[in-house]
Amino acid sequence: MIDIELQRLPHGEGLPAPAYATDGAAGLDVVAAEDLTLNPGQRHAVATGFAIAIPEGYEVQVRPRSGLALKHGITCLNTPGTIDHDYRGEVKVILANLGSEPFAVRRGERIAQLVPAPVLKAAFREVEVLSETSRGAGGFGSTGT
Ligand SMILES: O=c1ccn([C@H]2C[C@H](O)[C@@H](COP(=O)(O)OP(=O)(O)OP(=O)(O)O)O2)c(=O)[nH]1
Ligand SMILES: [Mg+2]
Repeated sequence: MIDIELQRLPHGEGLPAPAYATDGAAGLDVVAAEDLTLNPGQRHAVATGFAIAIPEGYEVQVRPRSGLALKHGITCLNTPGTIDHDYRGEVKVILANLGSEPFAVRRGERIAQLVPAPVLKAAFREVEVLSETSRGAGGFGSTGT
């Protein structure tokens, strides 16, 4: 369990904070702070009405809700979205409508889920030759279907 500070922004007043829908949920559902309609093929950075301060060493991933994806073709275009620990702007959810019907987003409705995760830092070091493996450069289906 990590502690994440949440600052409610004026247009987010009265909305619930991200919350787990069940005891075992991995993601905290996040609600929209605005009303809008997404036409097929359209995308929008949906306001959540809050900003957060994540502890160093962690990120928060923004992931779609499978129900919206399956029933309406609504997804997070950049899934999983990344909230950096040093970001202090409003958290936004980049929703896209991949379905065939317009989709109405209503303020207060759950549109995505936030999944905190540890961050592993890496430094890339240039070398002349890489270590050998049996896979080598094979990829993209090289092992068959
Ligand atoms: O779904 C998202 C993805 C990102 N962000 C915010 C928080 C994140 O820390 C910042 C930058 O995101 P990212 O690194 O994915 O975007 P970028 O295109 O690389 O922008 P930047 O140059 O600001 O890093 O935007 C969101 O609010 N929602
Ligand atoms: Mg970035």
